[in-house]
Amino acid sequence: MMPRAADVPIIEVEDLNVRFRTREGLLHVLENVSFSLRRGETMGMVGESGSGKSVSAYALTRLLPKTADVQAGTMRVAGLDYLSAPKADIEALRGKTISMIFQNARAALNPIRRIGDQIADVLHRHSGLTRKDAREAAVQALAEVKIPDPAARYKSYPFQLSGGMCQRVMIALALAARPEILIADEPTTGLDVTTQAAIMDLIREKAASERMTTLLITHDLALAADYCDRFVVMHAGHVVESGATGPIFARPAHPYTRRLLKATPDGTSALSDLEPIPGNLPDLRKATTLCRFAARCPHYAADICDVPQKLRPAAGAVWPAHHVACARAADLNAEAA
Ligand SMILES: Nc1ncnc2c1ncn2[C@@H]1O[C@H](COP(=O)(O)OP(=O)(O)OP(=O)(O)O)[C@@H](O)[C@H]1O
Repeated sequence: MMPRAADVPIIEVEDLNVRFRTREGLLHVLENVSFSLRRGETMGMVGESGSGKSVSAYALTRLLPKTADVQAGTMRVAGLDYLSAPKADIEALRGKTISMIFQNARAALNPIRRIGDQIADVLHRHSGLTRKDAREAAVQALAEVKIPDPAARYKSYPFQLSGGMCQRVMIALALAARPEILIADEPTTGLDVTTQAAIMDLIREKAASERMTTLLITHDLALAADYCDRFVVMHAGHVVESGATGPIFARPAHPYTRRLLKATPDGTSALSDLEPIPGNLPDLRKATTLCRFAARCPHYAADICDVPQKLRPAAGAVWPAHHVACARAADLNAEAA
């Protein structure tokens, strides 16, 4: 039976490997990373700093530097096969089909063009609005991201705005192209809580009204829980767990996810309730299919753990798509039951 169009993933990544050539040698930054998103879905990608979230996003937008060596079993975005498509076709997806909100907003904006004109350019190009209508729509777009006095702010240059304001302008810019896919890399970092909620609600509204697919990259599990249907947990370039948000929060299967949850404030927790994750990310110079969390894991057992780790259905999973890459997950699940 042919799959229904709604079931065909708009992003399909299997066994993505990214290595960087550096003076210290090869860094194996992503190893056999697999994930997929269906149209209209919002998926979170969470993990500590350095776990490979941004590199995954850059691989999807083909924005990795020349020092990156990218290999994949499958990499298909919006119907385009990255492994065989001409580079120009992949680059043409950017801005139109895929938009990205970067962590460093100020650097991503054109420093010598008024912010309103930057948004109007995108609207004129992608929505076919006349120049005059595009200018009006740009003011509206600035209002949507809660820029005060948007008509006056239209004329500002990036250097005249605070970091938080630049962040909001970039969000307006990313949404103006009405992309099919939005990759939001820490989109609300540096924003106050109220603006953060307004921005996330705006992204959610666009996702719902335009069936925009959203990949939300964040350190913030609480944010991912509020806005994502599913998420993948990354640790040191490996996907260690993936599944629907509710089941993962209710029954995290990987020791790393458990630690991450314990390190996440939930609104009622005091600072002293939070447990930092011991140890650091491992040295990425060594390629491995073994568990990269082993040295930090309180449940490590050499005879069981020192085997190649693959994502498998989580034991006792209430949701079939809940997967975990941990040889001890079944024992831990039994202990917890
Ligand atoms: N151009 C590069 N050359 C060498 N190493 C790189 C390069 N870009 C990223 N890395 C390394 O890749 C690893 C993953 O980085 P990445 O930025 O994807 O992490 P992240 O999970 O997004 O972290 P953060 O949340 O801090 O942005 C890190 O060890 C980083 O130092």
